[in-house]
Amino acid sequence: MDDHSPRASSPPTSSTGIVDVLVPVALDHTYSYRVPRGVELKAGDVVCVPLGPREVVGVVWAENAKPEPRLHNRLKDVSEKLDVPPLKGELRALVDWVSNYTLSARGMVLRMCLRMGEDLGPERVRMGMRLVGPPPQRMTPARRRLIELLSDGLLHGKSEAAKEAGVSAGVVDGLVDEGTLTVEAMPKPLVPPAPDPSYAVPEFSRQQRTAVDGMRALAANGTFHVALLDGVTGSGKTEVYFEAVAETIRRGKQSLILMPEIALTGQFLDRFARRFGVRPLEWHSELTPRTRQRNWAAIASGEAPVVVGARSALFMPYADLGLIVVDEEHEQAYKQDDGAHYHARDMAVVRAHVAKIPVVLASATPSVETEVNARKGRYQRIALPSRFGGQHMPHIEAIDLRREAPPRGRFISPRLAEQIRFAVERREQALLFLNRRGYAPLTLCRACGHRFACTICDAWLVDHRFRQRLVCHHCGFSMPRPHACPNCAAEESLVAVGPGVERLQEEAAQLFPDARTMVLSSDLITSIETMRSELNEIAEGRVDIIIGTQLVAKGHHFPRLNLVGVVDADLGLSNGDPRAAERTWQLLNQVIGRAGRDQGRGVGYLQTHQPEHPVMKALVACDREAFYASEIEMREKTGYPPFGRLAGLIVSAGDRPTAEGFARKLAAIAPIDERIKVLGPAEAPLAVIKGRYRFRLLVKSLRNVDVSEYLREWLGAAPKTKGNLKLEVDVDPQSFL
Ligand SMILES: Nc1ncnc2c1ncn2[C@@H]1O[C@H](COP(=O)(O)OP(=O)(O)OP(=O)(O)O)[C@@H](O)[C@H]1O
Ligand SMILES: [Zn+2]
Repeated sequence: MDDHSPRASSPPTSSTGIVDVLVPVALDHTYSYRVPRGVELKAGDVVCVPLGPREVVGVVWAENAKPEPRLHNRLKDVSEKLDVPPLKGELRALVDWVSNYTLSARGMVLRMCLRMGEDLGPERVRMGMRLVGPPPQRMTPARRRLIELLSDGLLHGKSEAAKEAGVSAGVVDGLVDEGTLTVEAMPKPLVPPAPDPSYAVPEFSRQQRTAVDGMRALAANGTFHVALLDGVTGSGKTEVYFEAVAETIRRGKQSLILMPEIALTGQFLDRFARRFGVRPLEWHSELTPRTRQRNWAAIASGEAPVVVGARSALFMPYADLGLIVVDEEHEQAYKQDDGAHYHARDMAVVRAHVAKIPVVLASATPSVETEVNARKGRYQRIALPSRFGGQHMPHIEAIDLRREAPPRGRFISPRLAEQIRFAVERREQALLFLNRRGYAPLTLCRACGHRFACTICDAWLVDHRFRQRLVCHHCGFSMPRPHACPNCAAEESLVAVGPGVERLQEEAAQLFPDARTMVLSSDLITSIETMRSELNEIAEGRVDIIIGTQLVAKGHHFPRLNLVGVVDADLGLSNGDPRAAERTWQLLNQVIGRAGRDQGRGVGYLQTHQPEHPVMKALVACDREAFYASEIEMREKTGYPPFGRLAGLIVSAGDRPTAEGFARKLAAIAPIDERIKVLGPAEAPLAVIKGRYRFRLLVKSLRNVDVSEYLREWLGAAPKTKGNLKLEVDVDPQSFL
């Protein structure tokens, strides 16, 4: 990873006055610029440079660059050095590393580090008003309302107070003219106080204390080290890794906590505040431009001791990063699949390595990759094998749908229905889990058999009753649900086939008319705020039956939830994904792990057609070892990760022959290497998305092969993609669709 580092070993000759600047566009190489007189630039400095007709923000990648002499006098000048801290060597090394490994353009990787937003200018001073003088000569109802609101003599935000009193700006101005009110600048919002590592240290159980010692030691050592915090659901992993964060704060360094789904972290932020006295700084894509700019600056200056963020937070320019925690490290959401294809968990380990700092991977269901690393001793395992507070792990039963089928057109089996009824009578909560958004995954005409499919994707349209539309989950296309069949014109002939969460809610409402139900599904979230308030309602016990997709499986703590019913446990097993068993095992463990966390015993019911499947058997027996042992053996035998390596190539084009032709050409010129197999091309399982035809190639190699290098050599010799032909490279793919 040192290939691109600044050429520090070159003799310290007098500055040539030229620097190489990496710009955030889809290019690997840097451009040379002249340094204007009076400006001093060194590697890492953030600069503005002309690029074609535009000015862009870039980063000095190397000083004393030696461009071709012929080009020398055609070079343009750096326009300006920005007044922000330079990008440290460790972050530049990470950019180089990620680009080299994933084959993403270096400029595009850099772009993720520069998301400070456009310059929004100096922050506007907010004005406030205060009651200072006698009442006005002439009193009106509007004036009275405003004076009453300000009668506490404090400074109120001008526009907020006017709005609250329901008065216009004219009313305010009038009262200022008469000397009743003054208008003054509001004080700037204070920098929030720093988290206090000793604010509220919990009492740890004996088991937790051992893990806490491990966490503190790793943070205190402060060198590169990977620990797997391997604790069952409800064991207190969060409380335990907070001690590593506390130790890092004490050492005056920054901590980054990565979360798979930042929208779901409301409970987490409150928990952090209970432990450290204040909320941490957030970094994710939903921040307003102003907050983004402010947070970027706070991260870069070191004013933010703790950052909680989505995967993109990994690319922030921390002033002094001392620890990374990857919560729920097994989550697929850490893989980014548009633009640069990278896995944030893996890149977190890379960043920790480059920065020489510790990293904690936390999970109740570690990925097979991480589990193998722990077994081989490459990662330290810090275990929490039982729940906190003496709570038992949930008891799990399979319901064999071949024998205990639900009534026709229904999806909840009689046994599960009965158990839900008992739970609701006991005033406990029940969760019905089904990983399918919408009302029904397919709509067909009873008269002619017509099925509603997307016009530009190879996918059925999903019925969404709340929105009254049929929707494509791949491109977002939607249409109103028609009254008559567009194919045979029959009326009232359309039937919904199969369940989605909305349909389950309908069934639950019929079965349990007095229970309060709530559906949680990503398509029903209008904002992070509404999501957080709905989750609070559940946590406070204002819902009896929760019906949800995987959104509810992740990390929540609902004290009154004791029963989880998995409506279709087989759903994830049949999709041809090499990780199908692992994903199913993780997801079902996580979702059932929401049960019985606080009081009483949790139970999970798995509705399945294949109770004899190894995953179902391991779940029912609570036999984690059996699952990992069989899965690891299978991967070893077949050479799948982590015992071999994979890379996907996805070729797509506006028509089928172009895509297929190019994919075949690629396969034909693949360099021969006996350690590597190139499979395909084959039509992708999702053969058409947004009108683009897709073909896939899969590269499968032995573990010690540098797949990135192989791909670079191969693709370097491939014809250029022209027109609407597109080639995507996905090293370590998570999705095979
Ligand atoms: N030492 C402790 N003192 C007080 N409360 C604790 C302690 N440890 C854990 N808890 C509480 O126990 C509950 C479960 O802990 P936590 O959510 O951290 O578990 P987890 O291991 O992260 O579970 P999951 O993997 O299911 O998310 C939380 O409400 C937490 O506040
Ligand atoms: Zn579509």
